[in-house]
Amino acid sequence: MSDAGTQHPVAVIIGMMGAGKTRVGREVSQMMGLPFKDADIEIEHEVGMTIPEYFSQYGEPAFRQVESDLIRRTLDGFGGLFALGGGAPMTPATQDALADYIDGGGRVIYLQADPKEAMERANRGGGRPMLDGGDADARWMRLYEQRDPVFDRIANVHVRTHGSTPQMAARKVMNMIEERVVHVGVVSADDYNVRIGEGAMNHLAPMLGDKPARIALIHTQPVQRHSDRARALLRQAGYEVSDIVIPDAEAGKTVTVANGVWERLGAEGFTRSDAVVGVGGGAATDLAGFIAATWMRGIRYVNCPTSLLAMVDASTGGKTGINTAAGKNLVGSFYTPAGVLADMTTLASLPNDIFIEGLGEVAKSGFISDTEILRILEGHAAELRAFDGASFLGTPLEDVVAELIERTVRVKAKHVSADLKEAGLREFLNYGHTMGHAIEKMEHFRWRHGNAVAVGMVYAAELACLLGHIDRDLVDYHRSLLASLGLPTSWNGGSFDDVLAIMHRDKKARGNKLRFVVLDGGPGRMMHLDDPPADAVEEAFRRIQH
Ligand SMILES: NC(=O)c1ccc[n+]([C@@H]2O[C@H](COP(=O)([O-])OP(=O)(O)OC[C@H]3O[C@@H](n4cnc5c(N)ncnc54)[C@H](O)[C@@H]3O)[C@@H](O)[C@H]2O)c1
Ligand SMILES: O=C(O)C(=O)C[C@@H](O)[C@H](O)[C@H](O)COP(=O)(O)O
Repeated sequence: MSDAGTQHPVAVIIGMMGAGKTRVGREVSQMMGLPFKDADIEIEHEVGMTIPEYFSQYGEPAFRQVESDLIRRTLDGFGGLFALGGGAPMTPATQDALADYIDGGGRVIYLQADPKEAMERANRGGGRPMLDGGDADARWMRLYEQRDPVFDRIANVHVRTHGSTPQMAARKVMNMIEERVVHVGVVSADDYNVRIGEGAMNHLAPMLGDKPARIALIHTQPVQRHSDRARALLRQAGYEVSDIVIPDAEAGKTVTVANGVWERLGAEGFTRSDAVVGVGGGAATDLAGFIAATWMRGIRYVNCPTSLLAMVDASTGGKTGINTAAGKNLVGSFYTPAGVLADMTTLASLPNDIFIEGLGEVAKSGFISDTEILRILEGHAAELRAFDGASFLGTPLEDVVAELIERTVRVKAKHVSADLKEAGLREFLNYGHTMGHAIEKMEHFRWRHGNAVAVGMVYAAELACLLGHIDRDLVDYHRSLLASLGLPTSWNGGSFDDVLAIMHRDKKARGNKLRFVVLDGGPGRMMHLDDPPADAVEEAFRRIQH
């Protein structure tokens, strides 16, 4: 929040009469151990009479004035959960107050109940002056038609509660409150948010907006259950969904696969206003982004990463692309997503080895920028290494992983925001990748990307040490930290000459000169290393072979 010392609500709940704002709000406050206030109850205390009595004595305009004054005060002095009366957000003064609250980091949650259920509940409760005077259902429906578009616009979090018990709805709201959000501001492209948390995928429809009619849902088979959820959310929101299954992992990042998807989009009439959603690991989100970047020269896309590596790295930053016979990611485009939804529940099905691989890119961000990441990895290495998706959700390890994801995405956002097209600063995100990509290519992509990057970082550290940029202790620290996480630190799969030829095709190379990024003095201090001496390049290679 903007002003230090002043308390602000953790969340404000808005919604139609009968949506369950008070019931769900109380449940959430109990689950989170936070105080709860209901604006209508507070008003009744303040004016010393019931709301129907106040309405009949003073009329609606006077009531709305009392209401908006109370809301403004509560937004600037109460640190719990705050539910507003059904009509409150229609008052311009309250809309302004809510906009200020959101600007300061607040969450306005629109609780979207099934209209039929909400209407029934509203009628059952009684004491609702806005429904007095005739057919209550028709009045409710008229109000809904006026209010729904306004609520939809002013809320920054949308929670659909159709078919949910109050407890289920409360859990959804709690997940949204606990969500972490990283804003990626890019000078030459639209800003977007990376949302991290259980239930992040629920933002899919609001993130896509109302322009697309058709959505190409691109995913791999191992994440079918997560793409099924995305499809259900998209269909509920009224989109026409084309389910496009691509080959798994690197086999999906080819021009043949891309061509197959382009043919589907053509046959199914995808236009410029339609959109792509990528669900899966980094390979799937790279391919989905590439399709979005190239179809009609660029359509909207949202990534829903499901592997740790895709959450912390691949899904954000707009590097989209495919592999070719010449090497890894050699064809592609910088094309930013409309948003990224890192839904932590998807990690429940992630195999241990793929989780560990993702830690390679997490450690990279620690080495290049945020040393707190290194401390967290050191402190939790044994638990992280033992990651078991089936028992992961709801454990203290989930908070540790969420913290690592947020920190790593922040590192990525910092580099990408300043240098989208990789003129210099962004290259630091490529730490360990010059050798890493060569290993992947030499291994015909059977080595996982994060594992190859781990070895590549040891290589870069050895090279920096040989040239006097870092001391031996830091090289040893690379090995010990990465090994403690279960990551490889050596590679023996090919000749130096073959690796060197591949490193010359790395995108950082200039002409026939190699270009690496290395540490200079310690973690967080990066430099470019242009055209290093050939004997050091070879000696560092020898040192990663055992
Ligand atoms: N664009 C970028 O900035 C960027 C950054 C880093 C990496 N990458 C790319 O990302 C790729 C590596 O990503 P990756 O490590 O996610 O590998 P991947 O995409 O190959 O996924 C690994 C495996 O895990 C499966 N999987 C993913 N999520 C799952 C889940 N929740 N449950 C069960 N199975 C699941 C996948 O289907 C696949 O079989 C590489 O192609 C790399 O080049 C891109
Ligand atoms: O976002 C970046 O920039 C990166 O370099 C992130 C890397 O971790 C990632 O593996 C990326 O795909 C590498 O890109 P490339 O340009 O070296 O192919």
